[in-house]
Formats: sequence, structure tokens, C-alpha cells
Amino acid sequence: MTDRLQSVDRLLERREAISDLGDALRLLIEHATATEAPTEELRRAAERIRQAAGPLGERIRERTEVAAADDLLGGVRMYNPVIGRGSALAPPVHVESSNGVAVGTCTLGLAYEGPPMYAHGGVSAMLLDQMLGHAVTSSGKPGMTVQLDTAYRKPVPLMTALRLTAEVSQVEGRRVTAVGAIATAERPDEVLVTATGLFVALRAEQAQRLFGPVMRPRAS
Ligand SMILES: CCCCCCCCCC(=O)SCCNC(=O)CCNC(=O)[C@H](O)C(C)(C)COP(=O)(O)OP(=O)(O)OC[C@H]1O[C@@H](n2cnc3c(N)ncnc32)[C@H](O)[C@@H]1OP(=O)(O)O
Repeated sequence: MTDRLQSVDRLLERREAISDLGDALRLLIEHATATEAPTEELRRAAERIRQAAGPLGERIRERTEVAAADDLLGGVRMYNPVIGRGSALAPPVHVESSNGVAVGTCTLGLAYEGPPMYAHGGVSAMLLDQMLGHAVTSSGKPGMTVQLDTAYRKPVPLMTALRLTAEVSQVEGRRVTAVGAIATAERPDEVLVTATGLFVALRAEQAQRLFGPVMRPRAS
């Protein structure tokens, strides 16, 4: 096997392991948020979790370093808080996008609760910001969100399969507008939350100022 194939294998194996750890963390968070176990069990769990966290903290990256398993240009972000399989914060949302249109699916557990039984409004905004970002990126004009307006029409139920949609609605020079919505998978035409986002494509010097350290090739 060539060195290149071996390194691709290692990368894929690492991504699998990161996803597995993410799944375990999501299970932990879901159980920890839903548990009514005895108080003593909570204390024991806290101790065991601190023990498990210790070795992971022995080699950590700096803020200015991209995760070794990520591929920025290829759109692989293992720890993104919405789509990252390795992020305990991410449901995660599974997204397909092309030509300025994005469709996503996810189910939110009790950890995302705002009003009892329903999603926190900030979580809905976060999901939609990400979805709009995918639509905008797939249109060929990636940018950063400079404005996000959300309208909460009906509460988003937890523990229910959701369908998220987004599409580019306007392009004006460096400014791209996209609109999106959250519905349940069962009733995709009944809109629960809508969002409109304005994205701005960065000028070269803005990209350099904001992302200079992560745009440099990784030292081997
Ligand atoms: C496949 C991967 C998918 C990834 C999805 C990720 C989704 C998540 C996306 C995010 O959450 S990004 C993080 C949140 N956003 C930020 O942190 C951005 C913070 N803002 C900035 O850093 C600056 O605003 C930015 C560098 C983006 C732009 O710089 P400026 O604000 O100086 O704007 P600039 O002077 O470059 O002007 C750009 C154009 O946009 C306009 N503009 C800027 N902000 C605006 C605003 N708020 N409303 C309306 N127009 C605005 C501005 O008027 C101007 O219009 P014109 O070209 O017609 O002159």
C-alpha cells in the first residue's frame, strides 16, 4: 500500500473514532439531561466522567490550529456544533446541498429544551444559520453571516424527526441572501420557524485578517 493510501486510511479511521466518541458523548448528554437517577449515582457519574476526560486533554490543539481530522476546503468539520459528528453539541444535522439549495434532517433530544417539550429558540436559530450557510456555500459564493432574522411561528417539538430547508434567494455583489425553514419530517409543509440570512463574501484582506493562522499549511 502506498504512503498516501495509508495516510488516507488513518484519516478515515480517525474520523470514525471521532464520530464514535461524539455518539458516546451525545448519549451521555441525553442521559445526563433526562436522568432521574439517585443523587449518589450523579456524583459517581461526575467522577467517572472527569476520569475519562483527563487523557483526552493531554494533547489538545490551540485555537489557531485546525483539527487534524478536518478538511477546511473539502468542508469536513468534525467538531462543528451543528453538523459535526464529533461534537457533543451537535444533534448532528445531516445536510445535503447543491446549487444554492440545502436540505437537512435531525432529531433534537431533551438537551435542546427551551420551553418544556420544545426546542430552545436559540437552537433553532443556530440550525438555520448553518443550513443557510450550506445553501450559500453550495451556490459558489461562500460568506459569513452578517444578519440573521428568525420568525418563530410554532414551537419545534423535541424527540421528533425534523426537516430543515434553505435556499439562496438573492445575490447582490458580495452580498448573498438565503431563506430557510424548520418543519417536522411528518408534516414538511407546516412551517415552524423561518429565517432570512444575509451573508457577505470576504475580501481577501478580510479573510487573511480573520483566518490567517488557519489558512497556512499545517507544519508536518
Ligand atoms: C459547507 C460549509 C457550510 C458552513 C456553514 C456555516 C454557517 C455558519 C455561518 C456563521 O455563523 S459565520 C459566523 C457569524 N458571523 C460573523 O462572525 C461575521 C462577523 N462580521 C464580520 O466579521 C464583518 O461584518 C465581515 C468581515 C463579514 C464583513 O465586513 P464589513 O462589515 O466591514 O463589511 P464590508 O465593508 O466588507 O461590506 C460588505 C457589504 O455587506 C454589507 N453589510 C455588512 N454588514 C451588513 C449588515 N449587517 N446588514 C446589511 N448589509 C451589511 C456592507 O454594507 C457592504 O455592502 P456593499 O458591498 O454593497 O457596500
